[in-house]
Amino acid sequence: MGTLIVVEGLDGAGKRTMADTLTTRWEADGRTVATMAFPRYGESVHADIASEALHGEHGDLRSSAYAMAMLFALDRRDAADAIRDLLATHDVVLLDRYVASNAAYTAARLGESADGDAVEWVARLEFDRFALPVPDRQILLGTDPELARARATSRAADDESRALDAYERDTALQHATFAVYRDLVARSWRSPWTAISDSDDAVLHTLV
Ligand SMILES: Nc1ncnc2c1ncn2[C@@H]1O[C@H](COP(=O)(O)OP(=O)(O)O)[C@@H](O)[C@H]1O
Ligand SMILES: Cc1cn([C@H]2C[C@H](O)[C@@H](COP(=O)(O)OP(=O)(O)O)O2)c(=O)[nH]c1=O
Repeated sequence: MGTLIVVEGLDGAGKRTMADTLTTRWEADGRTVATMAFPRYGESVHADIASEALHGEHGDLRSSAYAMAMLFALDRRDAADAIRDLLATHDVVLLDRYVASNAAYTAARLGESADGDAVEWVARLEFDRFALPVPDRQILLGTDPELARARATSRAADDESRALDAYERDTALQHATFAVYRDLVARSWRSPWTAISDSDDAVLHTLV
């Protein structure tokens, strides 16, 4: 049975880059690594509708924090068997965003903290009702919100398919989400967490 590791952080924090770095290192150490990124755009109708809503489609769908979170959760529910299959056949399964993204962004949208109703609702829906595998470890990429925003903005300027969505444009939401993430780390929410900077080389070797 493989180890389920999740990379979390703000938009532009460097999650994809970190996932690539970790995969390269673990494979060089002889481990088999499978990766998956949420939302699964192009593979999940729920993920695609969420993205479209964040880019201005589907009327007032985006205005409901719970409706948006439900779409992201349904995307993961459809992937649960695939995650279990990957865990059966690989040493490490590395996820770029997972359930904690829904917990952090939804609580932040509603002005709640990590001990509020939204975080509890996400856990019950995704881990209990949808029976999604619980991570063995979650990593918070603690990139400062201003730096993450600058990176997301420059990426959007270079690549029109990465145009900033409603959450990425919302600086207050990014700061609030970062605060909830730090609270999730402090509470060891659903797993042990490691908070790292995006250049924390020493810690990277201790993760698996
Ligand atoms: N450690 C780093 N130092 C400088 N730039 C970085 C670093 N990590 C990522 N970036 C750049 O920041 C941008 C966002 O990184 P990415 O990994 O796509 O973030 P995320 O997946 O969290 O949205 C990309 O343009 C990437 O090249
Ligand atoms: C996976 C996930 C993402 N989100 C948010 C975080 C992001 O602001 C937004 C889109 O995800 P993101 O990973 O930023 O996708 P991309 O940069 O490729 O468009 O959705 C949630 O609120 N809940 C979730 O479960």
